[in-house]
Amino acid sequence: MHDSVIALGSNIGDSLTILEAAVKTLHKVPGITYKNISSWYRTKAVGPPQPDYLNGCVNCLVDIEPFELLKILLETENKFGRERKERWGARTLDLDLLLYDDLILDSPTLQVPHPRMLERAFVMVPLAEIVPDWVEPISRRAIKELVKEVDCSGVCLLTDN
Ligand SMILES: Nc1ncnc2c1ncn2[C@@H]1O[C@H](COP(=O)(O)O)[C@@H](O)[C@H]1O
Ligand SMILES: Nc1nc2c(c(=O)[nH]1)N=C(COP(=O)(O)OP(=O)(O)O)CN2
Repeated sequence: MHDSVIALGSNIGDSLTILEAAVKTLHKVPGITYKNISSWYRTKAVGPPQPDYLNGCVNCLVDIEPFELLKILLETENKFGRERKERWGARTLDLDLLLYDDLILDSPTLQVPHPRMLERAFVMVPLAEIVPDWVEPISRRAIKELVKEVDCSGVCLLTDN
């Protein structure tokens, strides 16, 4: 079993309903067992002008290798009507693999830890809520320390989990 964290985001449609349905969908995948689910946060969009996002993340034990897990995440995004237009553009559902044990992977199709997570408050705030003591393997620093270096002003708690 491998310890992993998946980030979820949505800013098109009924985002809360979409995110909760995505959590249920992933929960049904054989080989994924949830350990903890973060609260949902309303977050200012990073990138081109677009509506606010709802963001959160889940910590799970997975009996699935990283590339297979990525395939499952991309298929789940498609199931929820994800369209790929502009980079960092609005989307019904975004699923990113943030962390996978202490794996460091830099392949053309998959980078772990997610390469931009440390600079993103919409990732770091929910991440620090559920795995504060996880040591990010590149910086070798705990998430609860790394989150202090991010401007969290655009992140607002929506629902407690
Ligand atoms: N860690 C990753 N999680 C999800 N997707 C990843 C990761 N590393 C590389 N990718 C590639 O990014 C695109 C999906 O982009 P999004 O706009 O985040 O959906 C996908 O094709 C992965 O190969
Ligand atoms: N607040 C907020 N802003 C965002 C969000 C998000 O979830 N929340 N996702 C984005 C999409 O980034 P994308 O997945 O296209 O790019 P990446 O490969 O850099 O993660 C772009 N901007």
